[in-house]
Amino acid sequence: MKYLHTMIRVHDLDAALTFFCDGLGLREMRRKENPAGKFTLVFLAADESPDAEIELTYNWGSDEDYGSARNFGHLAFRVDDIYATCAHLAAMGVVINRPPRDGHMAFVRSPDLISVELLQKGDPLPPAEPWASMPNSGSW
Ligand SMILES: C[C@@H](O)C(=O)SC[C@H](NC(=O)CC[C@H](N)C(=O)O)C(=O)NCC(=O)O
Ligand code: NI
Repeated sequence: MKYLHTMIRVHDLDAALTFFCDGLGLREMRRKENPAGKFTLVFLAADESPDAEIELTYNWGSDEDYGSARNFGHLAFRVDDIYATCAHLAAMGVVINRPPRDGHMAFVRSPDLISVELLQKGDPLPPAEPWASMPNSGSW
C-alpha cells in the first residue's frame, strides 16, 4: 500500500495556494476541474516528498461551514530553517501560533484554519530573537 494524499476543503483557492505554495514552498503538481460537480481539485507536494500530496478541494462558490473537527490534528513539514520559514510566513501576514522558541518546532494555520506543524531539519537551531521571547498566539 502507498500513502497518496490528504484532502482538505478550502473556501478561497487563491488564498490557500498563496499559503501553501508562496508561503510553504509546495509545488502544484496538477489540477482537475469538474464543471458537473462544480469543484476544482489541486494537488500539491513538497520538493523532497513529491509522492505525498495535499489535495485542495474547492467547491465553487460554496459558503458551507466545514467546521474544524479536533479529530484532525495537523499537516507536518520538515524545513531547512525554521526561523527563516516563520519569518517569511509572518511577512505574508500568517500568524505564528506556536513560535519556534526551541529552534525545533512551530505551528501556523492555513487560511482555512488547517493546523500546520513545521519541524526543523536536523538539530534544533540555537535560540534567537524574536522567536525566543515570542508568546503563543491562539491555538493550533
Ligand atoms: C481525485 C480523488 O483524490 C478525490 O478525492 S475525488 C473525491 C470526491 N471529491 C469531490 O467530489 C470533491 C467535491 C465534493 N463536493 C467535496 O467537497 O468532497 C469525493 O468523493 N469527495 C467526497 C469526500 O468525502 O471526499
Ligand atoms: Ni482524494
